[in-house]
Amino acid sequence: MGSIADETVVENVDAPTYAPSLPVPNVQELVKEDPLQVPDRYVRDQDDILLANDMSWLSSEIPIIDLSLLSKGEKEELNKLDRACKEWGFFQVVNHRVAKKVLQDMKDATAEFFALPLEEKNKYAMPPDDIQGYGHAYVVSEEQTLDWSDALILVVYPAQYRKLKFWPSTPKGYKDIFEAYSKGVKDVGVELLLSFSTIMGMDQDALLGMHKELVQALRVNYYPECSRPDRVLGISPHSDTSTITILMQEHDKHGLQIKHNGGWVPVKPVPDALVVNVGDVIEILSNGKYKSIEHRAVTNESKARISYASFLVPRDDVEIEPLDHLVDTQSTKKMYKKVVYGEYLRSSMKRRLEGKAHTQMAKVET
Ligand SMILES: O=C(O)CCC(=O)C(=O)O
Ligand SMILES: [Fe+2]
Repeated sequence: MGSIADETVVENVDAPTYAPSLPVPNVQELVKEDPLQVPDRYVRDQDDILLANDMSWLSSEIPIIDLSLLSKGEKEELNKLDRACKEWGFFQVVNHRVAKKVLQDMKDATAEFFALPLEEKNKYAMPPDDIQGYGHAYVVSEEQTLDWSDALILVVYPAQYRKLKFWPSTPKGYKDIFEAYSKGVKDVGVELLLSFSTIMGMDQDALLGMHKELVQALRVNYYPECSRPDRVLGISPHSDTSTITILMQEHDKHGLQIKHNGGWVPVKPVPDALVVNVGDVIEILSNGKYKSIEHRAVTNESKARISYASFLVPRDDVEIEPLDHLVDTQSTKKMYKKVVYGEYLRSSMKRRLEGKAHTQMAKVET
C-alpha cells in the first residue's frame, strides 16, 4: 500500500461539500499578538458560563466501557452500554486496541502542525463554500458570539470523499498518521455500532447496513489559552449531528463538559481512553431512548488544548426516523419525523451552534 503523501492531489468529483462559514480571525494569532486581549466578539453572557451550574463532583460517575468485553458480546457490558446511553449519552472506552503509538503520533504531529506559522497552515485554508480544511465552521452571522478555537476539518472515509488538497503535508508523514488514526477510530466505531445494534434489539450489522456507507470526518479543535477563561467558551454548547462521535483528548488538560441534570459535568481525561457520545442519529432512531447530549468546551488560562473529534455518520441519502420496534404505540408517540440525513446535516450547519435547537427540524410538533 502506497503512502497518501505519494498520491497526486486531484479534485474528486464524488466528494460532497457541506456548508459555507463566514471568515473570522484566527484565535491562535490573536493570542500570539496580545495574550491579554479578549475581543468583544468572544465575550459571553456570564450566565452562559456560570459555575453555579458546576456539577464537577459527578465527573467520576461518567461510565467507562470495556470494548474488549463488548466485542465478546458480554451481557453485563452491553447492559452497561445501554444504561450509559440512557443516563449519560456519554462514556469513555478502554481496551479499544488502537495502539498507543497511533494515538501519540497523532498528538505529536498535530501539535507540530498547529505550531507552524499561519501562512503555512493557511495553505490548507477552508474555501468560502465549505468547511473542509483549516479555519472555522458554524459562523453564520457577523453578530454571533465566536468560539475561542480554530479547527482543521477533514472527511476521511469513504476514501473517495477525501479532498486531499486540505490534508497537510507538514509535518512530514502527517497524512499517513491521519490515516492510521482514523482507521483505528473507524474500527472502534464499527465495533460500537455492532453493540448499539444489539442493545437496540436488532441484528448486529443492522445499524451499519442502515448507514449504506459509514462516512467519517475528523475535526481537530485547537483551543488557545485564554487570559479570561471565565468570559469565553472554546466551543458553544451543542449536540453532535452524528450517529456517534469518538473523541480523543489530551491526558493532562480539561475542557470538555457535558450537560447532565441541568448542570455541567467535566469529562476528565482517562489516559488512552476514547470518549464516545451518542449523536442525533441514534437519538432519532431510538425515538429518544438514547440521548444526544449537549456538550461544550471551556478554555484554560495558561495552556492550549487540542481535541480530536471523529464523527461517524450515514451517507447523505439515508432516511432517518424512529425504528418501528422502538416506538411503542401504546405508551409512546413517535417523537421524530423522517429526515434525509444529508439535508438534516446541512441545515444544522447553516445555523450557529446553539444547544439542541437544530434538532427541532426532526421533531414531531406537539
Ligand atoms: O473539545 C472537545 O472536547 C469537544 C469538541 C466537540 O464537541 C466537537 O468537536 O464537536
Ligand atoms: Fe461535539
